[in-house]
Amino acid sequence: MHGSHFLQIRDLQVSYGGSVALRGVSLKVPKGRTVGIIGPNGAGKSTLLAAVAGGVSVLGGTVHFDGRDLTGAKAETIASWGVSLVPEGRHSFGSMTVEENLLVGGYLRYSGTALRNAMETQLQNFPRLRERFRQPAGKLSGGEQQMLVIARALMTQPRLLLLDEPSLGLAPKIVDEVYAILAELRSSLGLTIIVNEQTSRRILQFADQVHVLREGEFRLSSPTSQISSEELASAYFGHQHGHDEKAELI
Ligand SMILES: Nc1ncnc2c1ncn2[C@@H]1O[C@H](COP(=O)(O)OP(=O)(O)OP(=O)(O)O)[C@@H](O)[C@H]1O
Repeated sequence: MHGSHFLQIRDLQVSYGGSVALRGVSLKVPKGRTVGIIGPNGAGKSTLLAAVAGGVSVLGGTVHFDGRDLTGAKAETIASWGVSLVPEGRHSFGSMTVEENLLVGGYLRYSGTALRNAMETQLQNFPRLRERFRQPAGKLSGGEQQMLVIARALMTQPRLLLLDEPSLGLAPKIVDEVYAILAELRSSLGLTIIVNEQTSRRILQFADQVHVLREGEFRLSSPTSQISSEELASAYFGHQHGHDEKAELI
């Protein structure tokens, strides 16, 4: 184990061809904590989560989780070690039903009754999915699809949940609902969470720690309780920002 940290990312570097997406990002996350990462479009947020989950290859640096070296491991292996990624864009299998989507999420880990029980747990967590159980995922509302991909990710009973912009394109009321469920699950399951968002409001309410990522580097790292909106905006924009820009961020 590296120190007492559940997740430890050291000097992580990723590039796509010649274009650098992460320029040496380090992060320590104790068990049960929630870390929020905010940053503009293209900052590298998705790349960071993908690098932890084994979805992109790493140019430099290391990722350790719960005593294991994840660096360079395959995505399926990392998933089997308790890490689950909910990618941006709510990619459910649109022509498959809610039931089938959940079964796909769990079948590598469970079969038979255990698989059904895991699904039942998710239907209790997300009652709206029970109402939609036999419908194709593609017919669900955006909020329901977001719930479905989170439920699917939870089918493997991860200990580390990586959420990529769960609020993207959803109405504020639905986002409230999604975050309320996440907050409940986090405490009942003792989940450790990293969540990306483009704006700060949800993160400041939901996370213990916030990191501002811009152009592949953390520009600010702080407990959410100690951060000022001015500091946040400066780190996020990296230049003099207008009142309107800041209002959108906060
Ligand atoms: N598959 C890819 N091939 C080439 N370049 C990529 C690829 N994925 C991301 N990039 C580039 O890497 C940088 C970081 O992208 P990334 O998607 O990680 O940012 P992000 O902060 O998640 O942005 P968004 O909010 O748009 O999701 C960007 O410059 C992006 O264009």
